[in-house]
Amino acid sequence: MEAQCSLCRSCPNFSFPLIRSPNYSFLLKLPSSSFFSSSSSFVQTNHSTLRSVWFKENIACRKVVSASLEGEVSKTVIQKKKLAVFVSGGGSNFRSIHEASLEGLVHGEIVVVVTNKSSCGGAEYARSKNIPVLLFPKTKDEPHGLSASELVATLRHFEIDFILLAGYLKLIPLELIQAYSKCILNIHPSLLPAFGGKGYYGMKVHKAVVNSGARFSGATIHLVDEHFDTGRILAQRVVPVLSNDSAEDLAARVLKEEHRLYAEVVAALCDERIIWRSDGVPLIQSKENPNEFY
Ligand SMILES: Nc1nc2c(c(=O)[nH]1)N[C@@H](CN(C=O)c1ccc(C(=O)N[C@@H](CCC(=O)O)C(=O)O)cc1)CN2
Ligand SMILES: NCC(=O)N[C@@H]1O[C@H](COP(=O)([O-])[O-])[C@@H](O)[C@H]1O
Repeated sequence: MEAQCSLCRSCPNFSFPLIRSPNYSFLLKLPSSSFFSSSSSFVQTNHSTLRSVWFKENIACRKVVSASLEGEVSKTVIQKKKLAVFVSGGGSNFRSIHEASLEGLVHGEIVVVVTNKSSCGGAEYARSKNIPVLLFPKTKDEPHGLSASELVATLRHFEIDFILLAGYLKLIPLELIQAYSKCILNIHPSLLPAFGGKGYYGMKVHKAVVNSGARFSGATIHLVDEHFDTGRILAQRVVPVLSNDSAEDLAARVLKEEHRLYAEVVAALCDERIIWRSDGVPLIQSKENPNEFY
C-alpha cells in the first residue's frame, strides 16, 4: 500500500490520484452546484484543456472539508508535511529548502537527512541544525549504513510524507520507491531528458552541456522512478548558455535557479497543489490563481 500517498477514494468519479497527506480520514464530496459555482467551467492550461468533470471532481475533492455532526462546514487546515532530504555533497539545495521552511515559505519541516557520505557538507549542515542524519546505503565502505528495509522503517518512524533528493548520488532502490510512490522528488541540473541518466551528475552534466554547444540549459524537478532521471517531469527552469561560459560559470547560473525552483515546488507539494493530469503528467496548481496550472 502506498504509505504516504493515496488515491482520492471518496470521489467515485475521481480518476486522478492526488498527492495527499495521510492525515485525511475522509473526503466529503459536496454537491458542486451548492459549493463550487465555478467548478463546471473548462480550465485551459498551457498544457491542455482539463475536462470539466475532472476539474469539478478534482477541486471538489481537494476542497476537503470536515462537516461537523451539526452539519456546519468548516475548512480543514492542511497538515504541515514532514520531509526527508537526501544529500551527497555540499547541500546548498537542502539549505535553501530548510531556510524556506524556517521562513514559512514552505509548509513543511525537514525532520531527517539521509546521506551516503557522512562527512559531506549537507550532513555537517544538518548536524549544525540538530537534524538527525541517517547513513544509507550499507556498503563495504560504510558497513554502518542502513539497508533499504531499515531505511523505510526509519522513515515511517519519522512519519515522513515526502522525500527530496538534493544532490544524492546513489540509485534509490525499488523498495523505497514503492513505499513512497509519487512522493519522491529529485532535482537535476539540466533540461531533462537531455544530459540525464547514469554518469550525468554534478559538473559532468555542465561539461557535457558546454561541450555540446547547447544554447540553453536549466534545472529539472521530477518524480523519482526506478531508473536515473526518467521519472515524470514536474517543473523546469531555463537558463542561457553563454558563448564564453565555462562549465563552472554554467553550474553557478543553474544552481541559482535550482534553489528558487526547488523551494517553489516543495511549497506546492506541501500545500497539496500537485495534481495529476489524465495522461499522467503532474501539474502544479498556481497559489495565486487556483484555476491555473503549470
Ligand atoms: N531511482 C532513482 N535514484 C536516483 C535518481 C533517480 O532519478 N531515480 N536520481 C539520482 C540523482 N541523479 C540525477 O539527478 C544522478 C545521480 C548519480 C548518477 C550516477 O551516475 N551515479 C554514479 C555513482 C556516483 C558516485 O557514487 O559518486 C553511478 O551510479 O555510477 C546519475 C544520476 C539519485 N538517485
Ligand atoms: N544528477 C544529480 C545531480 O547532478 N544533482 C546536482 O548536484 C548538485 C548538488 O548541489 P548541492 O549539494 O549544493 O545541492 C546540484 O546542482 C544538483 O542539481
